[in-house]
Amino acid sequence: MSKKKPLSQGQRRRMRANQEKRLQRKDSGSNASELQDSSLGPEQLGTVISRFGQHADIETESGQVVRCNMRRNIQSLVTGDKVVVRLSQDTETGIAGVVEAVHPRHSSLSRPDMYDGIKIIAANIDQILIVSSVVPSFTTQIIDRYLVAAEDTGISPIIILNKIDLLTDEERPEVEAALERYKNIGYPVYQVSSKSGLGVDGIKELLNEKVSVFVGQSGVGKSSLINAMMPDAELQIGDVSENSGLGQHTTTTAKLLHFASGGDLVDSPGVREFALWHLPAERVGWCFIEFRDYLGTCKFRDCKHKNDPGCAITAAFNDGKIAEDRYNNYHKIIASLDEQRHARHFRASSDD
Ligand SMILES: Nc1nc2c(ncn2[C@@H]2O[C@H](COP(=O)(O)OP(=O)(O)OP(=O)(O)O)[C@@H](O)[C@H]2O)c(=O)[nH]1
Ligand SMILES: [Zn+2]
Repeated sequence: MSKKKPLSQGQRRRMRANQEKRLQRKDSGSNASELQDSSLGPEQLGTVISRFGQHADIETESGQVVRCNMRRNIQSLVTGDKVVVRLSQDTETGIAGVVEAVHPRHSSLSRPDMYDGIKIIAANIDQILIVSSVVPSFTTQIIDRYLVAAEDTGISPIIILNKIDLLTDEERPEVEAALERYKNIGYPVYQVSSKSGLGVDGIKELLNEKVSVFVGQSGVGKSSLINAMMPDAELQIGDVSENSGLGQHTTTTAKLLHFASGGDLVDSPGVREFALWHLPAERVGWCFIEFRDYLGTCKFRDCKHKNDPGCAITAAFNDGKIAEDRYNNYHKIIASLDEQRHARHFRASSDD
């Protein structure tokens, strides 16, 4: 979190361009709440803790959190973004800094948006912790859906099975076998109980020096796990009230929080609802990581990887190189995405 990275040439160039634009804007009337440039301190590195409307809470490298305005040429700013910020001594407005520029993101988490198609909700996430549990029921189909969604972002997924205190001897062999299959294709797997505390230290270690998000179905124990490691998380997340000029309203913007034992958490209802929305079939296939060796080698370009002649994926499955469960889940995901597409198409046509 606190390692200072020097600005790259590109970042410096962008900052200079921004500054030039700012100078040109000088006479065109400035935002009333914008701070006077003369009262601003030197540029420094900051991290977006949360963003709401035209403001953002920025944490500086010294750990100070400052409410900032944004330069108008900043197109997109989300929780987790690394920024160039200048602080002010003038706190009369309650705004104590200006975000000058945004560093390029190494990853981003997005969700579909009614207006823009896709909305980015957080940036620079290092790992996605997919939480599943044995109660209400353990299902690999849901884990695979989250794995596909995670692979699509390029952010490393980690599988966590929670509530192992409730795992019965009867269920154990099947569950262990399923987890073993994930380990075999390269995914890290952890078993924990946020209730008994079993395995929680292992998760703490995993989070250290990383920016993580927890995703998973309702009731699997995301909150319980987070609380086991960050007892005041619920309090910290809260709702952010904002006075936008259109009246007071609350937003549940993603928020970046620090684990006492090291590492950061980005959390919000939107982040937790991270899911597989819609992807073309080819992309879903690529997101099944053990399929990658075979993709592109099927006889037909539009191969459905089912009973198609010359299908390399089905051949790999028949040879035992692709697990049956994964092969079946792939087809279930494709079928469900097709259904969603049809439903959307139907809704769109009936709106005409
Ligand atoms: N036995 C047992 N129960 C647990 C464990 N972890 C969580 N629970 C219980 O499971 C229920 C759901 O836990 P939550 O932490 O609210 O689950 P969540 O994933 O945050 O759910 P949403 O907020 O709906 O997304 C609660 O009643 C918890 O007490 C565990 O390790 N063992
Ligand atoms: Zn095929």
